[in-house]
Amino acid sequence: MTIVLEAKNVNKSYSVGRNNEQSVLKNVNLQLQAGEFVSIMGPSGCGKSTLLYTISGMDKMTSGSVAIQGQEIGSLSEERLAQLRLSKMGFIFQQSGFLKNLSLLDNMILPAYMAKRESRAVIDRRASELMQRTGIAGLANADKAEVSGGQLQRAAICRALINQPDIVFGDEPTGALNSKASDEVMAILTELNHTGTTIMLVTHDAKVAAKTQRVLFMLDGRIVGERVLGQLGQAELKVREAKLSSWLAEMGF
Ligand SMILES: Nc1ncnc2c1ncn2[C@@H]1O[C@H](COP(=O)(O)OP(=O)(O)OP(=O)(O)O)[C@@H](O)[C@H]1O
Repeated sequence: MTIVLEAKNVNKSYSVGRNNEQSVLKNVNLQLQAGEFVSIMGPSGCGKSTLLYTISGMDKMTSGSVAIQGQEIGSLSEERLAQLRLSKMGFIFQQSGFLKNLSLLDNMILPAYMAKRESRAVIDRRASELMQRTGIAGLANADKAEVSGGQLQRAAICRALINQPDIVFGDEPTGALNSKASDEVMAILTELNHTGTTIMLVTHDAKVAAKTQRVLFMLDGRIVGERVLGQLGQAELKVREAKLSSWLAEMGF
């Protein structure tokens, strides 16, 4: 097994007021193996999003270390870290964050422009393949206000994949979707994982987490439990969900 991400003793505090610090992540340790599909659950405010942003280098940790494919992110300049994020990682958020005056296509290829590695033709071809794969071919020129939440989230997946990342992070990627659209987005992410992409997502939804291979449970800035579910076979989804829900109840969720 290859470790793609290793976090050691990660702490994160925010300044509150003039002299106060709020400790949000407390000595978090975790490893992500290549090809894993992991979810993070836990009560609101326990630090799930902060963990995701800190270990992906979007936000700075207060202390500790994070290595992505063996590279310590704390030792990188802002510019090299930005390049690492652009080339190795994709991000999907609860709200797409797409810009209003750009088409879906222009929004989804922005990270490829920023990475400055490929020609427009190559980028457009990949965008077109991704739109096919996620079932939104034909929406390239649409505005975000003209499409459904599920379609917009598929476009957000295309944006996350435009630079062919090794790791995809999702912060409640299905949080704003109805159950059908949520299932469809999870089917796309599961298929993506089957092609080798490592995925880590934050979710409140046991049905979503039941489709991942390993669930981490956070409480008050710490990972306090882990449930390994293994590979997903459709027939056992209900059983996985029931087992996960009873474990979560034991954990006090
Ligand atoms: N930029 C910030 N400045 C100060 N405090 C912050 C900041 N971001 C998050 N926090 C605080 O850190 C704690 C953890 O927030 P975080 O968003 O990581 O929790 P979460 O588990 O993802 O919550 P939710 O499930 O509600 O999204 C909260 O108390 C929050 O108020």
